[in-house]
Amino acid sequence: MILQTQQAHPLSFASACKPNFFPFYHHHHLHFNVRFRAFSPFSEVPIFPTCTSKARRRRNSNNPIRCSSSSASATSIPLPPDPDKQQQQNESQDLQTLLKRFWKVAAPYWASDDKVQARIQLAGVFALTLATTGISVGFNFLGRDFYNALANKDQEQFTKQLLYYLAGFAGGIPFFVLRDYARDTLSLRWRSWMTSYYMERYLKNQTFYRIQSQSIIDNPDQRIVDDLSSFTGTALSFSLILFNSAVDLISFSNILYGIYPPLFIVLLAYSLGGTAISVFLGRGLVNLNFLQEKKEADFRYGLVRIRENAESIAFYSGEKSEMQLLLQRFRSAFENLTQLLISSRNLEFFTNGYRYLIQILPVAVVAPMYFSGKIEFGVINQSVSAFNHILGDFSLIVYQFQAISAFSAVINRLGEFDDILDTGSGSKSLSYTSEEICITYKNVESSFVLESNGSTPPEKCETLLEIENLTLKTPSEATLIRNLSLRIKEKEHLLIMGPSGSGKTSFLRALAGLWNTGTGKITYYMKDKENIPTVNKAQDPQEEVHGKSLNKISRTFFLPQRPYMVLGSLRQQLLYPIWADNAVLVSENTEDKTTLPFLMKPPNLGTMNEKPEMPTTDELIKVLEDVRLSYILARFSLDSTCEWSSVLSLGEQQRLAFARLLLSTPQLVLLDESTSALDEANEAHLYQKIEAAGITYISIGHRRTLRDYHKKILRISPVDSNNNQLNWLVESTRDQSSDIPKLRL
Ligand SMILES: Nc1ncnc2c1ncn2[C@@H]1O[C@H](COP(=O)(O)OP(=O)(O)OP(=O)(O)O)[C@@H](O)[C@H]1O
Repeated sequence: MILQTQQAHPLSFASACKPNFFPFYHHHHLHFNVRFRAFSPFSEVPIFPTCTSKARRRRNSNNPIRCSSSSASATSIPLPPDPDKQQQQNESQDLQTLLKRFWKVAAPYWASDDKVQARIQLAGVFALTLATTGISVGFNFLGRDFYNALANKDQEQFTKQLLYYLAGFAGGIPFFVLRDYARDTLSLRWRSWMTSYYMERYLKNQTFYRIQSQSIIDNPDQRIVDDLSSFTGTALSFSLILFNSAVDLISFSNILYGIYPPLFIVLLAYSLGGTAISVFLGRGLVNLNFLQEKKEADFRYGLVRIRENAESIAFYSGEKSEMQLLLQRFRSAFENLTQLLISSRNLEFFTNGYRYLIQILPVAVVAPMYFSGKIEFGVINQSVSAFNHILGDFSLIVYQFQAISAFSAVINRLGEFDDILDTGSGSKSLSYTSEEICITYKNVESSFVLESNGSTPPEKCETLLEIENLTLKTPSEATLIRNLSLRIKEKEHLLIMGPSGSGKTSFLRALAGLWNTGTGKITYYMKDKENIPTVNKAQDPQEEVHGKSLNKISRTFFLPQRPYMVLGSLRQQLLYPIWADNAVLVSENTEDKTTLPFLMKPPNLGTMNEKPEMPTTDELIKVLEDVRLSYILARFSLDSTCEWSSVLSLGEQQRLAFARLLLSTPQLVLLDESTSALDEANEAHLYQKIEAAGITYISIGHRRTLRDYHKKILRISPVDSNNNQLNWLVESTRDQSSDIPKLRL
């Protein structure tokens, strides 16, 4: 529409209105982008070419399902608001907060390791922008002479001007193209850095787990993928707009003032009035854009869940209810989009009118001078062009209002995420209360001797784990275990039993440092100094390291009931997680890595100082034989890639998890019903294998046969809130003459 206007008007050759800069502008209706991108490259404002046409908002999100507000209310950290409530809060969110958030998100890159390169490139982009503005001014004068020659019917002069124009195109185009290219590469560089920076903080200290399990914010993946991309592209384009507008204003003000000073007054009144009206008409767009982001991500996540749980849904024949749920999510996105379109339409009524009027307004003002012979015909074109330039500079808000509102939503989403990541990676983790379970890692020599108790003679043994006065609570502060004290020595395998919901898995979560709600102390005695994580390593060589998360100690493993199957080859499954990065190198072309030149170094997330040597292919095959899984090699090679959680049965996946375990031989392993899908013979075989490998294990399980492979049983019963009695009991499996539990269960 605008394009037609621009082209239809003979005077508007070098005076296109401001096109849209924002790469994500109206992701929900791309035609807007196309429309704005149709301008001549000689419109003075850079157009963002790469991101605009991309179908944005491909959400492959891992959307936490928002659950009870009760858990959220029990927390002491300032949780970010629910996005639905955000709507009201955004109303009151002032510009200052937005600018602060923008600065907090944008600043780190420009002070990072890459700052020198980045700043040089930014200077280059600004220089090219300056050059393109100069070229636009040149075209403004060329346009005047061109139309003068035409009006005077001076053919010789006309041909000359035509040639000038052609030469101007040939010389000018490279500047416009290079400016866009330089800006886009800088934006890509910035995005690469930001993506690594956010991913590092997201994965550090198990922040991803806390965000997910506590439903802290929606769709973190969307924020990392889409919002960061929008942010870098738009922030860069917008700073260029501002810069460009300032230069433009200076260059064209002279021209316009030289032609007719009253035009200035008209221009000022027009642009100020226009800005005020568009702010009024578009005031709801920020919130609508914010919600649109969330709703589309929710819808996409619904589809992802169907893919992930295809078999279960098919078994249940749950298509109908899935359809309902999906439609519900889509409807929600659709309704919001409808609102968004209505608001946009209202704004467009105004902005389009505003743009149309520009075509005739300056002509109307200067025409009397032309009629009285004071100015030539070409000057009319020149004044229209200069008027448009300056008005464009003054009317940034009018032209970009929808884009600015969408950008504000992105800033809010990223600012919110950034705050959460700061809390998660800071000294205080995303914990709920001031009370926390304390985990300590101690380094001991192999000959370390602990006295079992004061009265008996010292017993020569190696303690692996000591639990003192542990009171474990759920995040919503319900007590699960009261005042537990327990010591686990090497090879003193422990079986945890208790009714469903009594807190068995939660106890393992506490041991793994994933949950720290409650009180008490957990101490790990690490045999090998090298296995203490570098991140938390104490300066004091004496030994003690305080930390929160067990998986930093790679010598301790956790095997859930449904093993985690990584995306990748069979080899990668086996080498996960210790040699996961080596496995990628083995099975992928390393040259691929160079296609991300700006990516910062992979962050140190606290792996072991030194990895054990990577197992050979023969060792991998041997370990598959050990877990009785070698027959799958007839179907798959070690390097075949599949959706492993679909092609392997649960029992096979559990055996694969044991193969991982045997390869990395940790000191201690936590097994959460990790043989539940196996027959008793296979279960016995696997327990014998890990026992023979010298691994100490703590298992959760309901089967009676499990007692044969354990030395002690920890029985947990549900907490009785009416009394303060202990709800646990430790007994030896040898004492188990009958099945009658000694504890009231
Ligand atoms: N994120 C959470 N927030 C609040 N409560 C939770 C959370 N996760 C689990 N719970 C609650 O903690 C209790 C203990 O759960 P847990 O998974 O430890 O039980 P369990 O003994 O392992 O049960 P099962 O034998 O059925 O696996 C349950 O009542 C559960 O509802």
